[in-house]
Amino acid sequence: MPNLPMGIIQRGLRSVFLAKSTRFLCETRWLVCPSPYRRVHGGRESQQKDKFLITTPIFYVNSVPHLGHLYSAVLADTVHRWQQLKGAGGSIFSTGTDEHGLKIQQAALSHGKDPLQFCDEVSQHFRNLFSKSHVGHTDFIRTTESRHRKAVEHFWRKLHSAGYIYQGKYEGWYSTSDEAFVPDNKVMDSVDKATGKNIKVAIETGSQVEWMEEENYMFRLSEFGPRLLKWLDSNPRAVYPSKYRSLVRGWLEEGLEDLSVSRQRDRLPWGIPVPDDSTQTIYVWLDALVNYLTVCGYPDNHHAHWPADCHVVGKDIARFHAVYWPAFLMAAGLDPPRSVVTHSHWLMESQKMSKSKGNVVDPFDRIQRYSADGLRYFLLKHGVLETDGDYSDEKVVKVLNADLAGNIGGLLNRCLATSLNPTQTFPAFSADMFPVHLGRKSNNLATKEDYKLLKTLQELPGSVDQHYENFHIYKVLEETMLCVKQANGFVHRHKPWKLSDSPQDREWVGTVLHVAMETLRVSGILLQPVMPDLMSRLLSRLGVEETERSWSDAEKVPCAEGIEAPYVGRTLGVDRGVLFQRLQKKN
Ligand SMILES: Nc1ncnc2c1ncn2[C@@H]1O[C@H](COP(=O)(O)OP(=O)(O)OP(=O)(O)O)[C@@H](O)[C@H]1O
Repeated sequence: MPNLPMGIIQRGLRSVFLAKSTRFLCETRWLVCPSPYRRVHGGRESQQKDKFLITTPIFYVNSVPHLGHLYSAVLADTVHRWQQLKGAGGSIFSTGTDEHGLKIQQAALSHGKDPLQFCDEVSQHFRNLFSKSHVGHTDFIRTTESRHRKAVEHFWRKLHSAGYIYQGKYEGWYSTSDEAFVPDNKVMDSVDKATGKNIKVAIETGSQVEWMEEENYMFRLSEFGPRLLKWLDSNPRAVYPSKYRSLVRGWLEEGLEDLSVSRQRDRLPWGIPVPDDSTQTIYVWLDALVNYLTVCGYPDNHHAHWPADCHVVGKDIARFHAVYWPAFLMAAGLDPPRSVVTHSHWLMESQKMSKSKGNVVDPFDRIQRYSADGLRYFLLKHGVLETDGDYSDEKVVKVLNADLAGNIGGLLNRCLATSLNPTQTFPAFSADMFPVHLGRKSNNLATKEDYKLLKTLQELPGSVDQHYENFHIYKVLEETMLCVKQANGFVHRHKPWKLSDSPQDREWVGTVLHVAMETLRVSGILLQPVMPDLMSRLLSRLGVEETERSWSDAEKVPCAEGIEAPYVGRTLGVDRGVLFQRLQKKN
């Protein structure tokens, strides 16, 4: 047996007992396997975890959402939908808003609003955006909710009673913009462009830092280096992809300093007070990170979902999720997350798209232009975890016209043209004309290339599955589009519109259309996680019932096995509209 970590072996064994519909949960899959709750890395609880938990960051409400926020949410949503498609039930997919801290307090003040009223309004924008863009979260958490305050207070008491929090004095640099403490060696001199004054900025983010001296509570982060390294090294997906894993490893090797985890309440009243010390407010990041426990029902009822299987985060907050958070959890006697999936940034003219810079793209406007699923498609086709991506409207138009209007839409139009498919039914496949094996029968009209198409189609779910699991959604899309292109080539090769009305020709036309529609059916099922609405319309148009859209349905291509498909002869869906309207170049 390969040298697998214990959890993976346990998952493999457990899978034997899982129902057939959840067979995918077995073997060495890192992401989706419910596994017995394990005592690892400082976790001291011993109950069973059997439900999946995937999260986005909770978004800071100092301003309305932009395209970068939507990307994190769409990425996590797509992976969650993929799991649901494969039969995983009872999972939590959470997102929400981070509403405490100095930045919010200042933003509310500058709008002349009470902080909670300000948070209510901005939080609602995030909710609206997610609802418009088909982000199917199962929970939307706000850090101003009472269930969250209860979880944070309990968590704080756990850290305190375990001896990981002590009273001390924090002296050092603080960036309000990042809500982060910045070590001396991560600060450099700069000049404020607006005033010409000399200032200090954080090297990593470029945001201004100020010297702070306060009586605070400190967390013994410096004790956690070896345990964090063990967590990182014993789980290849602890921080994913490897580019960010190496980054985190570097931070750990540099050594960790204790972390201030409270602020004086007279300076920061907008936050959760430290339990039993009303002169201090809990540090906004400690407060915010606990949201992942709150959504699981912590402190009463979190065992079914904890540890989190996957936190999807931007690289700007990797340190908080891959260093502070696992250390806090270990200190509280809980297991660290199984995976922190880290993605790069969307840029505007080579600069990070960000609220503070004001160079943001409005996602509401782009949904109106391109549709929610169009925008999702673009973000996932051009978003790669390891590298930043430049956003441009020109690119969006080009990609959507080529892939959705042209490739998929074009094939669908061909299959549904009344001249070729006058009965508007799912056509029969002739096993005589396209037998399972090439050249076995004299009236075989299929070519070597045609067999390649069927092979690609049969293999598509397997390889796409691997890409979803690796968060390589762009590969899911590339491979599926290639298969659809192959099917377009197949139709073009046989030119059914040139065939006669003889029974034999009609049988062959039906067979060609059947194979093309099978390609659309399988592709449509596999792309549901990316474009839930558009693919639902495509499948309905093909006459595929709601109950025939699961992952296992895509794994069956009856004609390739010489079996008659149950949907042959079925009347097609009534919606005759264009699947995806070609976009004008100048938007
Ligand atoms: N440009 C971006 N590209 C991809 N994801 C982003 C981008 N900006 C923000 N995000 C996502 O939102 C999360 C939180 O971002 P945050 O609220 O700090 O946005 P921001 O625009 O960078 O804000 P600020 O400018 O105030 O720092 C990030 O970790 C990431 O998940």
